[in-house]
Amino acid sequence: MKALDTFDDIIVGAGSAGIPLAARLSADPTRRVALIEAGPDYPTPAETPGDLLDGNQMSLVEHDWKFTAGIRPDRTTRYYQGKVAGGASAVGNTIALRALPGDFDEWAALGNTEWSWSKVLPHFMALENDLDFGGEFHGHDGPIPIRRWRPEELTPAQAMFFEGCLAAGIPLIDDHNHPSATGVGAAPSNRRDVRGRVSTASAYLPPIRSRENLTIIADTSVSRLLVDGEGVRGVEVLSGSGTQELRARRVILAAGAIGSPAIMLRSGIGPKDDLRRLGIDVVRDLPGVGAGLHDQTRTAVFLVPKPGAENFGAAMGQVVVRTAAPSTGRENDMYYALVNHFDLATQFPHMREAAGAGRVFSVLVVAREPSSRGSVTLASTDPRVAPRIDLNFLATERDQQLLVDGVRVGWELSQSSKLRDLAERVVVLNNSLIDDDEAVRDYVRTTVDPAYNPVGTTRMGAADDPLAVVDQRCAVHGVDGLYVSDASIMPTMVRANIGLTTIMIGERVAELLRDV
Ligand SMILES: Cc1cc2nc3c(=O)[nH]c(=O)nc-3n(C[C@H](O)[C@H](O)[C@H](O)COP(=O)(O)OP(=O)(O)OC[C@H]3O[C@@H](n4cnc5c(N)ncnc54)[C@H](O)[C@@H]3O)c2cc1C
Repeated sequence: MKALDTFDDIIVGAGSAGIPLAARLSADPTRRVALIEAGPDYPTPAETPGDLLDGNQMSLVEHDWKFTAGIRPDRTTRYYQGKVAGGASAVGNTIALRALPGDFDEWAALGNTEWSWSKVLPHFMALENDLDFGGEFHGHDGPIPIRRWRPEELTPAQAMFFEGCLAAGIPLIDDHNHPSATGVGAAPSNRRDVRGRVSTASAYLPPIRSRENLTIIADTSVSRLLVDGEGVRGVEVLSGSGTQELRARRVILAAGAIGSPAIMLRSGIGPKDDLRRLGIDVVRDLPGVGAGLHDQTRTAVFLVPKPGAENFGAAMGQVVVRTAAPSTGRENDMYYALVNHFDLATQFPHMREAAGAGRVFSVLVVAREPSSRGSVTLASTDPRVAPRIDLNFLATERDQQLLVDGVRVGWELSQSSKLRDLAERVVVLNNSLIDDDEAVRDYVRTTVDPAYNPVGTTRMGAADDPLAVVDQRCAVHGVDGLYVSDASIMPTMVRANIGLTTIMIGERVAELLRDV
């Protein structure tokens, strides 16, 4: 590691939010910025492994934290989180959907007025180069290219799903990232072409790697914060060469909704009783650290393809539906998508036996705003031990109903004659089971899985909100020199996959901190 150990800003985590933040802050040549990443950093496409280049598969094995999460009291699941420069954006499914204006106006109504739709829209525009749409809502100068699937690029299953949705009366959407979009249309995707994934690492870093005031420190994990009587003064890191201290005027955690609270807890910032139980000295009693973990619930109608009807090399999702749940009527709080292939070795592994097949295609069903909340807590003070993640899914009747109704909608969408004709069989579900309330509830309980959109574990809010961890400028309440900028600050869930919103957070926090 370089001897350069004093910085203006240390950013912990080169992920979806950390990289844009580092890029914007280091644009000021007088500011010395360090970007620390636990996983590897691949500077050029030639050095980047195939699993990260290929946008048609998620990278769930090679660049992953290997976390496990409790779903329900009787069931755990693998909980994927990218461990590489680019974070989740480097391993994910390339669905690049914006959240709704109303999501941000809710954040503002909770006292976070710096995050209203009118304040965040310029950052959504600044991060993108929309290859299909312009006008008052889209940008063309940003690092992340966004394109939508053309009709001729859809697999037969996707085209049939699309047709079936239109026949079912779902409105056609050209641009799912228009603020009022609701209906069915081609998914916007963070790609330049049909195959390659564009991550924050591959989009933002190439033009700025040569900046002398930016130091990227990869393969190095932050174990805890250095805190003195005045506040946070730097970080302790673990790398192949052992433990080291790096000092800074300001530390910004961008380690994600699992990583950021874990670092704070190990540093004595969190619920005091939990910290004392682990023998950690309390620096600041903040009950919201790790509390309020919120992810979206998902299940699916799984179909085993007929021989010859597989689309295993194609993109996972191409056509998506955003609509209201029957029980809420709330704009876009449900999401359906035709997934060309799930590898049951890594996704929904509990369905493998029932499927009697290694891979399936599916109508995916996602509830965007379940009410159940979970938590991230420490299992040990040892930074090498994974935190305890409890998703606490389906804890309310409301959440069960969202997926019960969702499975029935997914079933209907899977039964258009052409799509159904591609399948040898549907896994578990059939015409009589789908009408049986208790059987569908049972199906939901046994199949529910996370959508890998965790937020809310260091949530933003005013100092008088007992569970708020950061203020609306993302400064940690009562801890000088410490900020958070990643998905964990979201005060409420958004009605979209969270990737684009998290990149926007990196951009927005850079602006809020530029003159601080
Ligand atoms: C498999 C998968 C697929 C997804 N697909 C999509 C999709 O298609 N569309 C979409 O919108 N969203 C998707 N998401 C969700 C979404 O992209 C992310 O959850 C979100 O972008 C999180 O951003 P973040 O910056 O908070 O965290 P991350 O992007 O996860 O970044 C955190 C970074 O911090 C690093 N880090 C953590 N702890 C430490 C430490 N102690 N020291 C140093 N570094 C550390 C991590 O290695 C990581 O690189 C997906 C998520 C996953 C896991």
